[in-house]
Order: sequence, then structure tokens, then C-alpha cells
Amino acid sequence: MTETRKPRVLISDKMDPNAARIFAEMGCDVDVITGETPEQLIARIGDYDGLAIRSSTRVTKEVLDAATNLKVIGRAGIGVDNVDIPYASAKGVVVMNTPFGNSITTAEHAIAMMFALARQIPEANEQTQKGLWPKNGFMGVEVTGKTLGLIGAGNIGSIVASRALGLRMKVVAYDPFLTPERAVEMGVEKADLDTLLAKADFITLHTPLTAETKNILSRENLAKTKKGVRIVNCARGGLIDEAALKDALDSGHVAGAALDVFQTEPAKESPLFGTKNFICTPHLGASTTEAQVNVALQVAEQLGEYLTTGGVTNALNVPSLSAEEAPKLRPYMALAEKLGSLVGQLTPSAVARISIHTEGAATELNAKPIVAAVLCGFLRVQSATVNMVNAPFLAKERGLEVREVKTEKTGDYHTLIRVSVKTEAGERSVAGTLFSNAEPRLVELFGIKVEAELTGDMMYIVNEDAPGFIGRIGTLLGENSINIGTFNLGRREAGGEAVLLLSVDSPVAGEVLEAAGKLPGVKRAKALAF
Ligand SMILES: NC(=O)c1ccc[n+]([C@@H]2O[C@H](COP(=O)([O-])OP(=O)(O)OC[C@H]3O[C@@H](n4cnc5c(N)ncnc54)[C@H](O)[C@@H]3O)[C@@H](O)[C@H]2O)c1
Ligand SMILES: O=C(O)[C@H](O)COP(=O)(O)O
Repeated sequence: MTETRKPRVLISDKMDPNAARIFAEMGCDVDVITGETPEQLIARIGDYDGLAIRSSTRVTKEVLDAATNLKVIGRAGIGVDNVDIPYASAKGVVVMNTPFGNSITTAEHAIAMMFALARQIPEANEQTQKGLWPKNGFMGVEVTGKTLGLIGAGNIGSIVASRALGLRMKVVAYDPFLTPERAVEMGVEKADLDTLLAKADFITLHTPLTAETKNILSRENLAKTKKGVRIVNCARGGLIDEAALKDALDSGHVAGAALDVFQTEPAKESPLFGTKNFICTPHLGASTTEAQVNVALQVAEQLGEYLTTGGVTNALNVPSLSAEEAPKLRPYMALAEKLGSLVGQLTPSAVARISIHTEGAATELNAKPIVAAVLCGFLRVQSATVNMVNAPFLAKERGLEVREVKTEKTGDYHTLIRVSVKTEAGERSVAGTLFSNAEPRLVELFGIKVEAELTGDMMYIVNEDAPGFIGRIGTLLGENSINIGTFNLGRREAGGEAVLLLSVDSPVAGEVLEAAGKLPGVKRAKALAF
């Protein structure tokens, strides 16, 4: 009896020990090896199916190229700027994060930084401990009644807003994706960036680092802020022009700045260090016991579930699929992949569009994995490395238009998936159903009704329906020692075009196909593999 190998997971950043415990409980072999150089990681990563990281491990193209077994990367935290997601997608590796586990903690850090600025706590602490008792040097400001400018009103931003409202502050939010309804629900005033810059006594940043948010507090925008503004960044380095911030602190236009994150990390040196009214922490936003337990448990559960059941949660490059949905969807995905593969193998010309049409019970399911499975089967003919993750990405890259259609009413079958391709020669389709809700069956092939299991090595023949043909093909295969498993016939009408799908116990060699193609009435003979 062959023993199946346990999925292997590497934890390559410092993580709460609960992560390793959960991986082991979920049946994974887990190694915790932190603090390695990129070269050491590259040398090691080929052994692993899963990689659990925080923000220190950089998952670059080189790492992904060496990760020949890797199926999933899990970020115990939010930001995934240390992972080359497009390349991971192209390599078929799922990337997940834990979007909520450390949000409260990070929001609390932003509020702590705001108070630290308002009352200059770090400097006052330092001087007091030096024995200076500097009672007159630290006149602070109240936050009550002040305006907090919130740049980014997502998970963390909205928690910061609720805490600030509790402190009796007014909150003005700039976030292009914030709806007016959500702003009302949050109790904040939605504003454009210039209005926020002009009104805010404190500004706090809570966006990801993107092309749009990079240097959102540029020299020009810093100049638009109210004199005496205090700025907090617990989101990502790169959102603020650090040189411009130093100048604004030196001139006194900005009364204080608190950074948890830097343009370059680890920030061992910075022109900001030693600047008056500047305080910082070494990317500690997520560093509380509670948050680290949360993200460690979540990442281990998510990765473990993916590696052991195929359930997908919080993936950034593939549709979510709960462990509950996975068993229901699995036979549909098998059917979808086989139909996609059949169309791919039987369509030698360029395909401009592929349509995935679901009917009956299939329409009640999450369509995204079904579509990805069709694309995966279809594109495998062109690329051996295609999988569920990179198939939609490859389809887009190749300019293939993908359409999804749902029809709730049923025809002959309680559930059906139809895959149609549009080529220069026109549109044609194949369709399949599930027998007993579990067994994929082809039921229609280019307009001809035929019932076949698409499995293993097969032979596809198009011929004119005429007596004697079945005997001839049986003899040909017999003479070449090819054993027939199943025999599936369909025809447009008596004496018209017919198709034959045979499953065979060994691959059909080129010369046998050639001989089959020369049998009387045969229009096309092709070997298929599923
Ligand atoms: N310091 C830390 O340790 C720490 C911890 C957790 C998260 N983070 C970082 O905090 C940031 C926010 O995390 P989150 O969980 O709230 O993310 P989120 O995705 O829930 O929210 C981000 C918000 O930014 C908004 N946004 C996007 N582009 C924008 C733009 N051009 N201008 C204004 N707003 C824009 C989005 O609409 C969204 O509402 C991320 O960068 C994350 O990596 C840092
Ligand atoms: O995006 C995040 O979750 C934070 O930046 C936390 O990063 P860390 O896990 O390295 O503390």
C-alpha cells in the first residue's frame, strides 16, 4: 500500500507557536526556520507545499522559481507587498492573508502614537529618567474637539475612526472607495484630499502602498496641511515623502510626526532620526499577543485547510471556496476541467472566446471555481504548468475572452455545464452533467448527443454513419493490441455524421490513428487524454 505524503509547510518568519501546533494538528509536517538569507530560503523552499510568512520573508521571483512544490503562501498579517503576487499567480501558487486578525491592534497603535505626539510622551519620559524633571518643557494639546484626518477608511481606518469618535474628535475621511452611506454609518465626514489636508489637526494614514498612494503626503501635499498638524503613519512606508517630512518638522509647520513604518525597512538609519518632535517604532503595529495569536491561528487554519481539503479562504489571487463548498464543487470542477480539456484538444485553431454556461443545479454554485477549472482544462493543451490559480491569468494574458452565462431552468438534465468556443470557423460546444451528483459525463459533443465518461486515454473518430464501421475499427485496434474499455456512439441522424469516443487501455500511436483515418467513411481520428 502506498502511503500518501503529508503536506510540508515552512514557517519562515517569527510567528506565534500556535501556528506550528495547528499545522501539525491538521496533518501537515511543519518546520520553523526563521531569519535565513534569501539564498538559504531559495535552497530550502523546493521541499515545501506551503509557506507561512510575516513581513520579513521576501517572496521574490527567484524564490518562486525555486519553489517547485509550493502550492500556497500564507501571510500572517495584512500587507503582502513582500510577495510577488503576479508571479505567484503565474506559477499557480495561491496567496492568502489574514485581513482582520491584527486590525484592532494596529488601530490601537495609531491611537497610541497620536497620544504620544499630543503629549510628547517619549521625549518627556527620556528626560525625566535622565533626572531633568522637565515639567515646563512639555506643553501638550488635547485631542477632544480636534479634527482627525483619516486617509484610508478600510478595516483599520474605520476602527481608528470609531476610537477617535469615542475620544470626542471629529473625523474627516479621504478614501475614493468610501461610499457616502458607509461614511454616514461610520460617523465621519467624507472629503477630498485637499479638504482633509486643510482641516485636520491630526492626520493618520491607513491605505495600502499603491501607485496612487505612494507619496500621498508629498512635499506639495504637506505644504497644504494646517500649520501645527501632527501626522501618524502605521500603514506603509512610502506613503510619506520622508525628506519633505523632515523639512516640515524642522520648519515647525508640522508639529509632530509618528512613524511605525519606513520607506526602507529595517530602518537602521534615517534623516528623520533625532529630528525634534519625531517619534517612531520599528513596525510594531501588529505586535500584540492578541493579534499575533489571531494571525497565527488564522494563517495555519487557512493554509492547512487548503493543503488538506482544497478549501480557499482570504486568497488574494483565487476565488474563495469554503471547506463546506469544496466537496460539493469538486465533481463540478472535475466535469468542468474535462469539458475544457475536450474542447481544447479538439480545437486546433485560435479561440477568441470561451463561454461557460451553467444550467439547473450548477447555477446555484460559486461560478468562479467552475470557470477556472474549464480554463485550466482548456489551457492545459497549450501549457503543462497551468492550474486553477494561473488559468484565469493565462487566459487574460492570451487575450481569450471569457464569458459566464447562467440559466436556472433545466432541459434534459437536472444540472449541466456547457463550454462553447468561438473560432474563425464559428462557435461550437460540448456539454456535460453529473450522474448521481458525482460522476462527470459528457452528454453532447458539437451538437451530437453522446454519453461518455472522459477518462484516461481515448480515441475520437468522426465518420459517416454506415454499416460495418464498428467492426472495422474494432479489428484495427485489436490487430494493434489496443484493448477497448468503453465504446460511446452518437450521430446527428441515421446515415449522417457520427462520432465515436472510445476509452482504450493504452495510448493510440500515430500510425494507428493514421490507419483509422484511412478507414472508409472516417473524416477525423484523434487521440485524446484526460
Ligand atoms: N504597521 C503595521 O504593523 C500594520 C499592521 C496591519 C496593517 N498594516 C497596513 O495598514 C494598511 C491598511 O490596512 P487595512 O487592513 O485597513 O486595509 P484595507 O484594505 O481594509 O483598507 C485600505 C483602505 O485604503 C483605501 N484606499 C485605497 N487606495 C486609496 C487612495 N488612493 N486614497 C485613499 N484611500 C485609499 C481603500 O479604499 C481601503 O478602504 C495596509 O497598508 C496594511 O498593510 C500595517
Ligand atoms: O501588514 C501587516 O499585517 C503589518 O505590516 C504587520 O507586519 P508584521 O507581521 O511583520 O508585524
